[in-house]
Amino acid sequence: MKPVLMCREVLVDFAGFKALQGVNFEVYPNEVRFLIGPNGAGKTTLLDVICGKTRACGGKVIFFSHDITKLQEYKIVKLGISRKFQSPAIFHQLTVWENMELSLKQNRGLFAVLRAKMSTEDREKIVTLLKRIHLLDYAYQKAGALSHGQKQWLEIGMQLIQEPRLLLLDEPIAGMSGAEREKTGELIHEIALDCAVLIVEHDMDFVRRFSKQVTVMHEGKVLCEGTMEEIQQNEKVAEVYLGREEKAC
Ligand SMILES: Nc1ncnc2c1ncn2[C@@H]1O[C@H](COP(=O)(O)OP(=O)(O)OP(=O)(O)O)[C@@H](O)[C@H]1O
Repeated sequence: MKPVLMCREVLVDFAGFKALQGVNFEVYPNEVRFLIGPNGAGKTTLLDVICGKTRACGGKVIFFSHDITKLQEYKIVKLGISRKFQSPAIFHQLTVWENMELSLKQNRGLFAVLRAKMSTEDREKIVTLLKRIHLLDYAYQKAGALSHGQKQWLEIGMQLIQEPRLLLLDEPIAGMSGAEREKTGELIHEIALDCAVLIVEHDMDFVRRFSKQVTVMHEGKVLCEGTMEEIQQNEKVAEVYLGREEKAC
């Protein structure tokens, strides 16, 4: 199977500090891939490189057959990579529906979008996604009134409406209740039926519960990959990461 995303020897240098030191890494179609590692390992920097926010000074990032290493962020989005940051970027004064509508027609102005008539197809698309993110009953509620978890889901919905082929998530369950975490884990696997998902996550219980393949980063490199069971057996991982976590518990 051909990978959706392929990183080859990716290097990032922040004024002499080598945040990524030759990352090699692949994500496959319909995969939910977790990226874990201690603080400062380079996980966020890697997501930043993939979405074009940070420039690699060496190596290549290939998305399907496109070399996206030097592409501008908006071009990477157009090719089908969506990034959701940790804090939700939604319009609090608009309703859930309006937020979705705005994302659907991102290249048009706010008032043009809200005044324009929607096609039946677009309406159906929003309804289907709102069902999926558990927000159909909240469609006409102001986004600012949603719970923290619901705001996160809304932003995920706003990314999905653009039909990405790779969704990047940065600690999606931070600040969520137990029930919201569970629903988010299930949602991520539903999303993966249509697009690959790459998730940076610190919550090991969540990773254990919802992961298949996990990539461990350490000091700007991939330390190892495998199932959570496999990487838990890995001595290097225990030393740099899991050991510390287990001890801390
Ligand atoms: N813009 C920047 N300028 C200089 N150093 C940076 C910059 N961004 C990140 N770094 C450094 O690069 C290293 C990797 O940071 P990064 O945020 O990618 O790690 P991380 O694995 O995501 O950590 P965490 O889990 O704490 O978010 C860290 O030492 C960080 O301080």
